[in-house]
Amino acid sequence: MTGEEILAEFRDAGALLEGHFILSSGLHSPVFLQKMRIFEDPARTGRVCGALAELIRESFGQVDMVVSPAIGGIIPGYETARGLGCLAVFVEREDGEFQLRRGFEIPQGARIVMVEDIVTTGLSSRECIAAIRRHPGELLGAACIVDRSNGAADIGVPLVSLLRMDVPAYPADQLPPELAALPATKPGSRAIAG
Ligand SMILES: O=P(O)(O)OC[C@H]1O[C@H](OP(=O)(O)OP(=O)(O)O)[C@H](O)[C@@H]1O
Ligand SMILES: O=C(O)c1cc(=O)[nH]c(=O)[nH]1
Ligand SMILES: [Mg+2]
Repeated sequence: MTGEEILAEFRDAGALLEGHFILSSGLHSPVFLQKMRIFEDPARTGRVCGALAELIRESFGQVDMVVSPAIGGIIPGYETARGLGCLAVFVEREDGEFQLRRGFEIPQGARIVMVEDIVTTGLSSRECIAAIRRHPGELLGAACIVDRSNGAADIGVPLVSLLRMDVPAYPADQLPPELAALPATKPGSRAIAG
């Protein structure tokens, strides 16, 4: 799928939102990709994650396991693993830190790709990768559906994406007046002050 086709999936799903959003990183943005509107439709999720699996195969070769950060990464991680024919596990926050729980294991030598839904600053990806690195296994790289950093986020491993976007995001004390005038909502699951 081309980047335009991925963007069309977000548009058609009602997942491309405009307003005033507080992102996971604490940055404020006039644009939010509500990925769960994609994931509510298994057929759409299958198309998008099938394309992500193809990109991962081309980029990293054979993969044994996908590891994703909860909550947003769980469904695309699982569906991408279906396309790759491999296992899918996820890390989730315990005392604020991503951990592998629920009896999930990463075997020695397993070829792993980290799968995220959206990358903005890369903070969640870096935290997920830190959790993966506490286990044996070979981390080949990372993949996401949309890279809102337009390729700028450094997560310490190669990152591939189906769509790169250049979307504005501002620190809370540097909001443009038209954004500051709108009430802010915080759609994600990370607890941040303010
Ligand atoms: O690159 P970053 O600046 O970290 O932003 C992207 C992250 O933000 C969202 O997760 P969020 O923490 O909002 O929670 P969710 O996965 O439960 O939606 C999204 O799922 C990514 O994990
Ligand atoms: O940076 C984020 O938190 C973020 C941005 C976005 O567009 N969608 C999302 O789910 N999270
Ligand atoms: Mg997330």
